[in-house]
Amino acid sequence: MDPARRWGWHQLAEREAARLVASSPIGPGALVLDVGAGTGAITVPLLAVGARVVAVEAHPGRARQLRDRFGDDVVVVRADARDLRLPRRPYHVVGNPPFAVTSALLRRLLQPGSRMVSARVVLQDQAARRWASPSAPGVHRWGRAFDAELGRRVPRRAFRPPPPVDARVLHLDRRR
Ligand SMILES: C[S@@+](CC[C@H](N)C(=O)[O-])C[C@H]1O[C@@H](n2cnc3c(N)ncnc32)[C@H](O)[C@@H]1O
Repeated sequence: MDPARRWGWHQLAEREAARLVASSPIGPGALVLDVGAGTGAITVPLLAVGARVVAVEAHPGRARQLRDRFGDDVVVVRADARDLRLPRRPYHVVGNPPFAVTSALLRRLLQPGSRMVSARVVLQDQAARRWASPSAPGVHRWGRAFDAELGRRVPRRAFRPPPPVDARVLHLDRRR
């Protein structure tokens, strides 16, 4: 398999990354996990709104680039998003992880005891529709605590290289 496919490398355009962050309820000082941070396309607008960013990236070279690029402004964690240790205090998630990782990641974020407040995650369109539907995986466990809604469609041309399928943002918000 070519390395880009193996790592699910589809970099988000600056404008789409800014829109993704603007769709979230994050404000100054909020703790945010940028999952599958790549080289920082989403990290930049997160810092611009004053978030405290933890950039999670499994690829060793990209984790290094993130440290070089952001220095002390960002905590870079080289880890697999599927078995990430989650914060014990309230946190948000904004990310464009590889499509192959999203189901395992969402199950983890929605597990009982999670302190997640909100998530804006780019998914394969079909997967986003499934997670926002009444038959979403595990909804009988998390459905009382979180609302799941479909967000904006992200056109293939917003990624470099473009993915083979359409993408869409899934919104998850803890109920008040
Ligand atoms: C679709 S790219 C997104 C990069 C960046 N966030 C952006 O939007 O431009 C997905 C990123 O997730 C990383 N990645 C792949 N598998 C991962 C995993 N299991 N855990 C965490 N990151 C992973 C890849 O190396 C890649 O940088």
